[in-house]
Amino acid sequence: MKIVEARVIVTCPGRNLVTLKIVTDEGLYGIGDATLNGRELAVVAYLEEHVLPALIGRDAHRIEDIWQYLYRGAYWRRGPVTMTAIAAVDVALWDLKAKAANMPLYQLLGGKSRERVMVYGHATGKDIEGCLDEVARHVELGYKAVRVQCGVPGIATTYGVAKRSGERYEPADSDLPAEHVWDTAKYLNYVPKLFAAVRGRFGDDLHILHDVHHRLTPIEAGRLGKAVEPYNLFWLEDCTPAENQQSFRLIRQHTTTPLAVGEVFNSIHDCRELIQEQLIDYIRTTLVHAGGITHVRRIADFAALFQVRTGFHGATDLSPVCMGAALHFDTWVPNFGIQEHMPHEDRIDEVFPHAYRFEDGHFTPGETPGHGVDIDEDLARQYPYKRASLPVNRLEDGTLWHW
Ligand SMILES: O=C(O)[C@@H](O)[C@@H](O)[C@H](O)[C@H](O)CO
Ligand SMILES: [Mg+2]
Repeated sequence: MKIVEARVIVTCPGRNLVTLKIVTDEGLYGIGDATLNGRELAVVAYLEEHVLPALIGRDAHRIEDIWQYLYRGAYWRRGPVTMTAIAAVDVALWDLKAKAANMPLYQLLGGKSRERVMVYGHATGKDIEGCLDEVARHVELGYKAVRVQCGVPGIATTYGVAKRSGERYEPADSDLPAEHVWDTAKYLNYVPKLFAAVRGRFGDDLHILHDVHHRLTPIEAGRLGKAVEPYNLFWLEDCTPAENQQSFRLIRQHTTTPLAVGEVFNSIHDCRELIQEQLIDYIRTTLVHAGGITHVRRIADFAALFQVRTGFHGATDLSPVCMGAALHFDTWVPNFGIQEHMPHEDRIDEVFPHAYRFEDGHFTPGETPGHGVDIDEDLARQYPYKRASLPVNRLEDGTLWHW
């Protein structure tokens, strides 16, 4: 099955999404997500200049060899742009192979390890009451797990909270980076009140998750983890920047609150110590940014040796193509933990028709051959790219901080 064409489709139905389509001489095609929020055209250039011309004529069935060619052959290995480009090719080839075998992708990976995939939704509010109302809406929809984020008095803009109540949260909201102001002390003093309020209204069984979004130092993260132990969180996410994997040793010394990290990782080397030393409980590294199924399967298998479970990133800046492939992976992977799901807006679902379905707090990936997601190229063309950047954060004294 020879690759005869490979092209990138950039579309912006409410937000920028980048898709790679690989077509074979047998008329089959596969698609992969190549979206890197705020750096979309960097991945497009990497693919169009350095990857796609080298794919033409290759055997689409040779997924591993193509992966090794693109990884080792790059010389300048790793990094989010390179690994997102490799991921797009990889997922498209897995989609193709499953279509050629006329089976849903999860079958090709090894079959079902579970009947359905538990997901968590995002409950946000400008204040605690607003967040509680959103939690109630998610519980009504059947969610068993909800991530809770709310505004913090004295901080104008905080992570995860839409500008106006009821609006969809989209962080890449300006041409060049918006500048937000952050105050750790105000956040640390306030956020435990949010979890107390959620437990008070919804009881002990609802899984509560929270994303710190890289903003604490290790000892502050240890302090927060200890402070929220009475609320039995499912996980505390990105509690400190994880380039220094050893910093999690300090956090682990102070708290038993489960830790999740990894949505910004793009290779197994970003999380090797975290997993091997059991410094985390969930690895969030996902298909679109970490080299696709071929590489993330290695990460998941390595994590299983240390009882670390998967908890894939699933924000709306990952396209339905990534979501579809992730749900097949989640259906197969033995050490599954949970899957993040932020619903895409209707325009995006129209551009990307898909087989996955939500029911009672869980997803099923569908039985369509491949990952079950397609792209309507005519519709995609109606939404031209528009640059959008993620914000930056500064402390009140102007120090550039982690967003
Ligand atoms: O856990 C999450 O979903 C967040 O960390 C993301 O929404 C993240 O802010 C975006 O993916 C950045 O593009
Ligand atoms: Mg996150």
